[in-house]
Amino acid sequence: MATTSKIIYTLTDEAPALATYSLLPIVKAFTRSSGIDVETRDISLAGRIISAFPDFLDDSQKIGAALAELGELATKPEANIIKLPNISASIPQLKAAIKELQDQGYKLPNYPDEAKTDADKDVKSRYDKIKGSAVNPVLREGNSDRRAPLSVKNYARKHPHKMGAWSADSKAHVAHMDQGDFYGSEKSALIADAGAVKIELTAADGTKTVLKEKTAVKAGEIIDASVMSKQALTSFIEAQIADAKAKNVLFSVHLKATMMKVSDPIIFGTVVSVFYKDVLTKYADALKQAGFDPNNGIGDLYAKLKSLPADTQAAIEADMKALYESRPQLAMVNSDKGITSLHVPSDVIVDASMPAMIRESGKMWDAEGKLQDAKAVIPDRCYAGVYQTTIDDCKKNGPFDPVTMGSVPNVGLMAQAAEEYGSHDKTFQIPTAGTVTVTDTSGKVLLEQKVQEGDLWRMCQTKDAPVQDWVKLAVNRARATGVPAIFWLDKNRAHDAQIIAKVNHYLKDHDTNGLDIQIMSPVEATQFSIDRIRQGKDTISVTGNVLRDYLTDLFPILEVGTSAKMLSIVPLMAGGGLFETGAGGSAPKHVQQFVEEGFLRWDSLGEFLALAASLEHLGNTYGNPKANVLAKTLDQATGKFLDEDKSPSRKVGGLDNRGSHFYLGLYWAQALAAQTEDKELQQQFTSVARELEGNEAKILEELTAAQGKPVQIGGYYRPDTALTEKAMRPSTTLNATIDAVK
Ligand SMILES: NC(=O)C1=CN([C@@H]2O[C@H](COP(=O)(O)OP(=O)(O)OC[C@H]3O[C@@H](n4cnc5c(N)ncnc54)[C@H](OP(=O)(O)O)[C@@H]3O)[C@@H](O)[C@H]2O)C=CC1
Ligand SMILES: O=C(O)CCC(=O)C(=O)O
Ligand SMILES: [Mg+2]
Repeated sequence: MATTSKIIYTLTDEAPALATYSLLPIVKAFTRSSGIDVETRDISLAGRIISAFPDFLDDSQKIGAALAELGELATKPEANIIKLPNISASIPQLKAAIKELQDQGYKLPNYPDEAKTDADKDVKSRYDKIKGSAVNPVLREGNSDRRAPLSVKNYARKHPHKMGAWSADSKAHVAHMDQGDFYGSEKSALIADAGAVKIELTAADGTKTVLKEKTAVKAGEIIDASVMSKQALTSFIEAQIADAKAKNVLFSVHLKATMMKVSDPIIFGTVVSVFYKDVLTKYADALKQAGFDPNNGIGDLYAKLKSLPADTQAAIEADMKALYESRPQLAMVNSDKGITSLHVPSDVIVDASMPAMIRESGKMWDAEGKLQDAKAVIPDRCYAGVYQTTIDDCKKNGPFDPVTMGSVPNVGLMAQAAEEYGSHDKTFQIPTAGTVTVTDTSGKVLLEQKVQEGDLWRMCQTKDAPVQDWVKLAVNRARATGVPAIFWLDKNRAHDAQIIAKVNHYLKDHDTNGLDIQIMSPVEATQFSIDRIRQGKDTISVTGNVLRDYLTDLFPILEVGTSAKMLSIVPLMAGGGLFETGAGGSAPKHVQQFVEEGFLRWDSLGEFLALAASLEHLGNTYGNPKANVLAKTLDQATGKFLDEDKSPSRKVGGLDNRGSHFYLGLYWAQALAAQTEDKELQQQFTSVARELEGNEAKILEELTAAQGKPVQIGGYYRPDTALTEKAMRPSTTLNATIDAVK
């Protein structure tokens, strides 16, 4: 019997959480005899809400703080965590989740929009910790290594996904600001000695307001501050609305209101305020009374309308209709239901939305559900150029060809909440004009910025140890692949200039002989990588945190159709492993289809890849040879799964997520039966393979019979366990075999 070793499998939200009901029993069954414990921890949005309010709940409802526990574990060498994508909740989503839990009998407090009393402030601060990207920064105690495995590239070459055509006269384009944005205002400082800094606003009349009393800093870390001018942003949006109308293209805005949970909802709210200005000004008093907040999207207006007198409601609705006539057409999220891209801040998320637009020939959906050329507004200049360069290239050279194109894997800096990722508690909307300063404990001013009322000011931190680790990871990947590694850094940005100095310094710690390592601005690096992609060549992108996020959807979506098929590893700096599944999100649309049609199109390939990497890590760190056998055979099974094209299809009648898991189990059992390295496993799984092979037709019949009708799972954010298990495991024959594996 091998030593017991532990893998933590996270329970999250939406489609990946549903898929887990079907996949996890297979994973547990296959690993049990090898002394591997697969434990679960609930880090779903609902789970995190429940665990934050024990004082409001009955004892039977309380659950522990799993996220905090895993955050702690991630800093220890024994960590081996499989992390599925989770919801990064916008306020509308957070409120919906609270409502659902209240309806299920959890006596949770409402989210206080405005907290006046101490009790309200306490509740709001607990909820605000759960909001947005609250999970990933806690677990990501390492940098990121994301790539499309060769088997996945080969699959795309054999079964290329559809790519929209491009023509030189496409009107699609990206619009960004030319001044007054974060890019233009960035200032940076290198911290000499460990200590703390204070962030303070000095108003024009000399009054001082402390924005943040104390932020710990380490020696060698980079801090930077930048400002988004409200006035510059407002004029920019006005000009873009007029330009979209003049050019007759769809107006769309692409932000990351989830991950950038403080700055981007405010930028989104500014766009909503400008686009709907006439109505919002005319009815300002009524809407204020109703509690409408533009940062929550125009959907919030429709929700709040119900609380207003019937005649006001009707007047606002009529004026909204008239406003749409005078504005450019908006890109839609769901044209059938009339949901525009300005309805909810978390519906259009730049990392996934821009690649989708580029795949669709630079088009988005109009109100009639037709594809139209779109203006993509990405206000800040730091990364907008990446997309414009890609669009220009498509206009010139046509769409990319998944059959012949190369690959752009990513090595991303993200550990210890690097860069913009960790800026939330240091992002402020400025209450009065003045100067913001960042001073050290001796009173020395490190950074200083002039600000106006309503501006967004933000400070980022990038610690030195993660930068060193990131450079090392980049060199290792370049060495392992022989592929050029490009650091995407812009010497004209104050922050990037500091990083460039560190990169040049730390590269000297490594043998880079024979490696092609270069530093280019994001725009240059995009063009360089795209030129190579078109020649079938690979190029490693080595980037900061935001580009890590953007590029690991952009290139996978173009290359292999979805970022779900990415291998996504986070070698934790303390020696453990965090194995993320895919690079994309939690696919809310998939849940809707499952509930309506009993068909789940979620592809768990990312989970298969993460599990194999996790088992391999376990085998190597605990000297458990069985884990290595399981990893190797799982890789073989995944290869066969791709060869045999057993990924879920998109429509009822085809194989769905559950059927795809059956095939993974079958191929894994066959691979275990075929190997000779471990006789016990061979013997055990020979009979499992035989049973699954023999029952293939019957199992498929049972799985198919479960499709094509609505399914009850008793909740969206917190589905009922028994109902969901029943829905996700509908084949008694498959269940009997899996549950009998001891
Ligand atoms: N690591 C994490 O925890 C991440 C979490 N998120 C969160 O996920 C939610 C949704 O984000 P969104 O930007 O819409 O991104 P998603 O990646 O969930 O959705 C975009 C589209 O990608 C396709 N897709 C993604 N994953 C899969 C998969 N496994 N199998 C098949 N298709 C897939 C689907 O296309 P189609 O429907 O056309 O099949 C889907 O509609 C948000 O709450 C966001 O914050 C987002 C990114 C990462
Ligand atoms: O943490 C989040 O909100 C999203 C993360 C994400 O999109 C990514 O890591 O690719
Ligand atoms: Mg992403």
